[in-house]
Amino acid sequence: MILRIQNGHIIDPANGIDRIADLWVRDGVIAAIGESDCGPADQTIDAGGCIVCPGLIDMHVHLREPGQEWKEDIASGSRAAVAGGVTSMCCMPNTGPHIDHAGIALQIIARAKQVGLCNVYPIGAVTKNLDGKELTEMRELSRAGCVAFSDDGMPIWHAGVMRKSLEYAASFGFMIIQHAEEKMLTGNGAINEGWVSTQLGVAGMPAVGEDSMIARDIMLAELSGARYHVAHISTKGAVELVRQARGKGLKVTTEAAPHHFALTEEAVLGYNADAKMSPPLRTEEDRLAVIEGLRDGTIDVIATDHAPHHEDDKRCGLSCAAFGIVGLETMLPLSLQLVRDQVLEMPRLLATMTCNPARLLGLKAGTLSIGAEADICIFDPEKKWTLDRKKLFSKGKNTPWHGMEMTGQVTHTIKAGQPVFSHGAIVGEAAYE
Ligand SMILES: NC(=O)N[C@@H](CC(=O)O)C(=O)O
Ligand SMILES: [Zn+2]
Ligand SMILES: [Zn+2]
Repeated sequence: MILRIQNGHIIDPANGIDRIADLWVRDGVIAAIGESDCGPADQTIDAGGCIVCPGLIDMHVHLREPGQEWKEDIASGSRAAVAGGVTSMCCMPNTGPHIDHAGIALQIIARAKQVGLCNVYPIGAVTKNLDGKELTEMRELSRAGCVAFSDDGMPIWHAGVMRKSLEYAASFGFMIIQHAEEKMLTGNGAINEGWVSTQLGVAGMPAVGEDSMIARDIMLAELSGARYHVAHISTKGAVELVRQARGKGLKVTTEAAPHHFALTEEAVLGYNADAKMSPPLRTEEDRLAVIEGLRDGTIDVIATDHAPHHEDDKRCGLSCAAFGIVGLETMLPLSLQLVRDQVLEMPRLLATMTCNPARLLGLKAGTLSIGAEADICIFDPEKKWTLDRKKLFSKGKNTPWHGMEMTGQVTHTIKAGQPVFSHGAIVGEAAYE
């Protein structure tokens, strides 16, 4: 089977490719860019006016299976992923049961293969039950397919346990991903601590709750020589700490979620629980610091922290609503704003969602190299559309962008050479309207 993607603007940051050409796929792998001797195509996609790039990678997703399938499951999460141009994603271990033993990781990988839309790479738990006390069998989890380790949803709060986990991880080259939140400081806070929390009379989570844990962890990362990755970075102080650590040559990396560079705490005014997540939306100063971190390379990954929840968990008042928003289907348009604002050029932006996470996690993905599995995203960077939460493929409808105009739309997603998403529909399923 030969697929020809015609006349697109091909951008492959991994190989420094940035030109208008045809892309040829033969038997599921990238066969040629430009001229080819593939012979006549069985299928042609016209990508004129569109960008053709590697299928996106989202290294921070909550898929809720096993355990909370009413919020999301591997099938619905995979559909949301490909609708957003994502062909590989990492799922966090705060499922029920947690991904704290090999059997669960194997089960998730098997189910994702059966669904067959998007590669799913589990992140194994650092501690059993995510309770921060006893380390998991990281080596077994790694053998079962876990690509990094985290207690996300919870911080690895105990300094001694964090030290031990970093030392253990260092000896195998594993990466520890921290949800940095000092609970003794954030307490029962629901949103950022600041004028909005005062205005609303809702308990706040101070920025220092994030910063202080990262400061502690960086010291422990230096001591152990381990690879330490800060999840969903959100404060000016945290970006500065990571910048300094990297300046010292430590193996410290971080990711930013689109909501933290697109919105501020003011989005929760009106008690809007669809803008409630952890860490919370912060101030304009923090937002600009996250953007500067992306610009100067302190932050090398954009990841969504896709956190689907049921309406019942969100419509119960701002203080008691669950933390989290969906992200897979809005990652690309929201991130493209950074190009429109001239923070990043298109190839560097696409690197944050392709080759950069692939490099951190050792994934064979995020590239259009000849011979690589043909995971491809085709998008129209200028196309305007209005987000309607009812039309999201995710079961989670918890988004702060309902009714808002987005610029930039995925037209096709190709997985291992097969179109899986095309013009608004999963291939083989009826389109909306
Ligand atoms: N980010 C969130 O607000 N929620 C996440 C947990 C997490 O990422 O810490 C969830 O699992 O719902
Ligand atoms: Zn988290
Ligand atoms: Zn998360």
